[in-house]
Amino acid sequence: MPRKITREDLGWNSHFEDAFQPYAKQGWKPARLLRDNKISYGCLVFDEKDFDELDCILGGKVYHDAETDADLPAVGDWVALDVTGTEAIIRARLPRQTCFSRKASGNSSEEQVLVANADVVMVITEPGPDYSLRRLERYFTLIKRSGAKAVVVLNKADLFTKAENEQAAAEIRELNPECEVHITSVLENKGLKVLRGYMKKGVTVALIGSSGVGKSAMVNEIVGDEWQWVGDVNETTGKGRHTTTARELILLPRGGILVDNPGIKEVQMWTNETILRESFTDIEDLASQCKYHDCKHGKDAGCALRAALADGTLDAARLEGFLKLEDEIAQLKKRQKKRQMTVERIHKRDHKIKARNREDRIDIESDLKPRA
Ligand SMILES: Nc1nc2c(ncn2[C@@H]2O[C@H](COP(=O)(O)OP(=O)(O)OP(=O)(O)O)[C@@H](O)[C@H]2O)c(=O)[nH]1
Ligand SMILES: [Zn+2]
Repeated sequence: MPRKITREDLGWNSHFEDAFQPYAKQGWKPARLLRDNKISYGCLVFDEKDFDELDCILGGKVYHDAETDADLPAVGDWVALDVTGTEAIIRARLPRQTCFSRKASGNSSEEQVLVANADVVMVITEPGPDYSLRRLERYFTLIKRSGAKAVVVLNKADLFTKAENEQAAAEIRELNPECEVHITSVLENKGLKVLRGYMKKGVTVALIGSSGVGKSAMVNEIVGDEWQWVGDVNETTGKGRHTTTARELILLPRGGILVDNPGIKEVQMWTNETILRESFTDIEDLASQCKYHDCKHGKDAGCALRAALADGTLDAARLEGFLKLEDEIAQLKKRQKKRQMTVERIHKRDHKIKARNREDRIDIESDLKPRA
């Protein structure tokens, strides 16, 4: 059932149309970025009659004009693409309607965009071990800042009593009254119809959630066997049919765009680390009163933590937890790294393309530089 994809199917609207006007005059074409290969991007590009899936690279001006990483194009962005021959170069990024991001680890002032122009961010969790109101609270902060609508799905309802499911839903609604909360069981095929309701033409839904909560099972159940990667649908050019690269943006044939971005998994990691640190801010405050700023809180003289322990204002178990904090965060990072390695194996094929594009990119950048 291949059919023609329009830019509206992919989320194009009057906001982008207006912003695109100056670029249309240059002969550039609108394109939406489907994935980030670090050096190149995969995109779907449109002209009046047709669409095509292409690999494209960043134009020098866009790169140099970006003040921070967050200004650079990201998955979900609409861009103005300059297509000449086999080359496709991003000449501009259209203003975003929403921007789901987190602060990059390490450099706390740098923001990392996980997905641009998502209309809905859907958090999948369960009333069991994955359930954490504190983590949800962090997610809500990020989603609110993004401008997208927050939806929480409590999956695996079959494993819990009705009361347990409803209590969890009520707690989440209390935490964020604007959030829509749904109880589902993929196993028993319950509650999924309402989720399908979010997948409408032109609507971009980003899925986030811990490993094992049932995201893949849910996507399969919601979209069935009908979905195809966008590139598979192009019968005119036949392009993209056999590409094996991972796509982060999935176009659903009955309407709607799903983003299942590996980068989105990092947000959970970051959130957990933040929560771990936040839960010890009182002790961190106390530690700042230690005589030596590099106090190991062991035998060092003038240790404020040991003093608090001695006078009973600090609990020994909490201090132990605090001292183990860095270990715990290192553990979290190790787990994340493992997952990343799996993802990287999948992306291995991309690397050849990346290397080629890096050379291309350097060529193009030197071409763009004003000659002395
Ligand atoms: N009991 C029960 N099990 C479920 C349900 N949904 C999913 N599962 C099971 O949970 C396990 C994990 O499901 P996945 O879909 O792989 O989870 P995921 O969130 O995609 O995990 P990652 O791919 O690691 O991010 C599988 O064994 C599923 O069969 C549910 O509603 N009830
Ligand atoms: Zn100390």
